[in-house]
Amino acid sequence: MDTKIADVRVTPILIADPALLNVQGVHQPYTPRLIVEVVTEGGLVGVGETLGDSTYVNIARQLSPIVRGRSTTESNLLPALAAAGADVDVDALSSATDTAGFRGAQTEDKLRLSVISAFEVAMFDALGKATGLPVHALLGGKVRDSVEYSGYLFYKWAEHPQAGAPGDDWGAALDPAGIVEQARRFRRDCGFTSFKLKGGVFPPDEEAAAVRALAEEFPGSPLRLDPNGGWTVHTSVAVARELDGVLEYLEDPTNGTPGMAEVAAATGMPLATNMCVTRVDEIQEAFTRGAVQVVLSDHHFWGGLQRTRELAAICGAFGVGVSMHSNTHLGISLAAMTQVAATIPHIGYACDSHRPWQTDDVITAPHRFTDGRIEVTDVPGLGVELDRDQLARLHERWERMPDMRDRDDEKGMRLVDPDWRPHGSPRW
Ligand SMILES: O=C([O-])C(=O)C[C@H](O)[C@@H](O)C(=O)[O-]
Ligand SMILES: [Mg+2]
Repeated sequence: MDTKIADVRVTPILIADPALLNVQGVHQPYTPRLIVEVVTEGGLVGVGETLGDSTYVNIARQLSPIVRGRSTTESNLLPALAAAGADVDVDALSSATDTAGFRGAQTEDKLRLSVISAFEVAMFDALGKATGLPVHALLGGKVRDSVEYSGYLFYKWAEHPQAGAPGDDWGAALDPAGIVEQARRFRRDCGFTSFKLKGGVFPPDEEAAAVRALAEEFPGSPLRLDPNGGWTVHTSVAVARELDGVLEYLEDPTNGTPGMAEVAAATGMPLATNMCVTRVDEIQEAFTRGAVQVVLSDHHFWGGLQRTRELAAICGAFGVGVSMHSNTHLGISLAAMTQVAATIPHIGYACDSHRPWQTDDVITAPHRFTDGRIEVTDVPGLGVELDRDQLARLHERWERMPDMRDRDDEKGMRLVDPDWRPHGSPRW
């Protein structure tokens, strides 16, 4: 079988992103992503995608020669190969919350796992092509034919503050009416029936009013609110009580397991997280203290599709729900998310995806959401084909714009508000 890896290509790119607001600031006009290709001796190409800030690119460039010569059947070796051969620039590590993904403090391990995830997905894609099997079959087979996603609502500016930044046709959304309008368009264009609002931008009572407006407009639709740890325990408890029966779950209202445990104990509101369960060694405390009821897995963070399944199994054993986190991504990652989600029986919530906000892609046939769902393909591998012209175009943009190569949501905000500072502690 054609499984030996003859070549590995890593291509950093910049993709356009609207002026979406979050607790840290505003998305840059362009977000870095990294595309990994593994090429077998017989010329099969497997693709993977992950975060593309410089630290990830540096690790991927070190890992590539180590993976060359190995087999696409050996993805379980990736963590050991990366630990032995791919150094992390420790000066680049920040103890602050990771800007590009809100997953607690950055660590060497987390950075390596994010790079490994793209190699693992690319290896599964190539292995699927070699065996004639879809990736879901390599993971044990699908238990559903389509995966449901939620409409990911953001407060946003009509345009970026940087001169010459690309525009979009969404307009501004800065109040409940704007958020409802955004959700209407998502419902019309993609058929989403669940909605998540990215909060932590305006005072909590304004964000609660937006959630209430959504509930009125879309009765019975599951709704979530995620201020990325921007609130105190006191505020979190107050909002949880106010939105009791309105929200399906409240996501990371406050930062850290002890605070989340307090909020959970004081309210009946289910709490979800992608911020306080970010590593295997954080699971036990969070689960035994009852701090979280839903974990948002993310194959980019946890080290790939196998580890996503392992995380889901642990959640299942503790009776904790599972769904999926997302930040800015393209179609390769959407295909990978869909393939793995299709294999996890107890994903009981619509998964997050930023994909509808992106106008760029590197695959020849970008996905379309129908009834809020993506079909699980049965063709060999991930079921996507790389568009080399688009890859070259987006890489050329990366070459041209060194100041966009590391995502920094605070930087954009400071163009508008020079006093804007990182929020190490809760804003409200
Ligand atoms: O669920 C989350 O916390 C996220 O989606 C984090 C993302 O990075 C999002 O907040 C963003 O990109 O602004
Ligand atoms: Mg979140």
